[in-house]
Amino acid sequence: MSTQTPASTTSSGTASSTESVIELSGIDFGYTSTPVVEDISLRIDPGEYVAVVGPNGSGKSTLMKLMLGLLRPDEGDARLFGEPSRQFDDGERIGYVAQHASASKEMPITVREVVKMGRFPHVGFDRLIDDDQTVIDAVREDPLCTSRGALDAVFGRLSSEDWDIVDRALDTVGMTAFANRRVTQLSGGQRQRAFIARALASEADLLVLDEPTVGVDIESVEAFYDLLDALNRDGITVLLIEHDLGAVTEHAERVICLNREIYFDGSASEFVESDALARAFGTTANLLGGSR
Ligand SMILES: Nc1ncnc2c1ncn2[C@@H]1O[C@H](COP(=O)(O)OP(=O)(O)OP(=O)(O)O)[C@@H](O)[C@H]1O
Repeated sequence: MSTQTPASTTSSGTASSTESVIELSGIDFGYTSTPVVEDISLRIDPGEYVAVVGPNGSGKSTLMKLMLGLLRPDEGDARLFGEPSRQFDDGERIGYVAQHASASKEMPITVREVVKMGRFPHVGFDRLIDDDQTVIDAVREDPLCTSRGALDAVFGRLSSEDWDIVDRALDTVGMTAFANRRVTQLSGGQRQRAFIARALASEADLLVLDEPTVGVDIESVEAFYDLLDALNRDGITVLLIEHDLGAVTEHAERVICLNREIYFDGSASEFVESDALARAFGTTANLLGGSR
């Protein structure tokens, strides 16, 4: 099983002395005694645009959770921005956009409110202390701010600078016109843009997206990838799990092909030329129709 890029180099093959965004060394993990990922070593540097591909059940989401410190490896070391991933607590540096991004169905929350949530880590408890007992009580009772009262309490603490950042994030993703619309009334593509805007408002350095365009119509998918390309050009590191291999090879610079082990780690163009696809997916995969 050969990988194309050694763990200590970037996709372009040059050694890097910058702080890595993600670094995995010798990672093994299984939910049971059966290994789900094995002997994974890789490094992702600031500004990279990396896609993780692989068949269903190949361990992509598990690998992402290990990278983000949501799972503890059985063996090996996982680091986020140079710190052990399990101890990393600088959450605003990471923007996460899940598959089928959704907001609480019970809550009539608007796009602007979703984006404002990106400012929560920046509001910080120090801005609440000794000031307004109602706010402190609301957040203490409902730390995740799922109730209207808690949300309003925290929103009330945002500064005009926070508001400007929210407006800029909405503008960047082209959602200003939808700012006051409830997220439950958006198309899949619009909803994903709202969640990207939330990540931008939190001033994330790393954007992690887990199959973000599932269920999104074709034109919106194109526009969505154009947005990701633009954000990456602006310096945001993009880590994408994607089943649409055509989109991956068109947009990502680096492809990591996984099926329990890493079958390929290198540039998108080398991936297209390699036999990794057939080895990892079997013969049914092709770059035009996606993997499923
Ligand atoms: N919480 C869990 N407990 C036990 N097994 C799990 C759990 N989550 C995933 N698995 C198993 O681990 C393996 C890898 O799953 P994972 O979700 O990481 O794959 P994936 O490549 O993201 O799949 P897909 O493309 O279908 O989303 C699968 O066999 C899956 O059934």
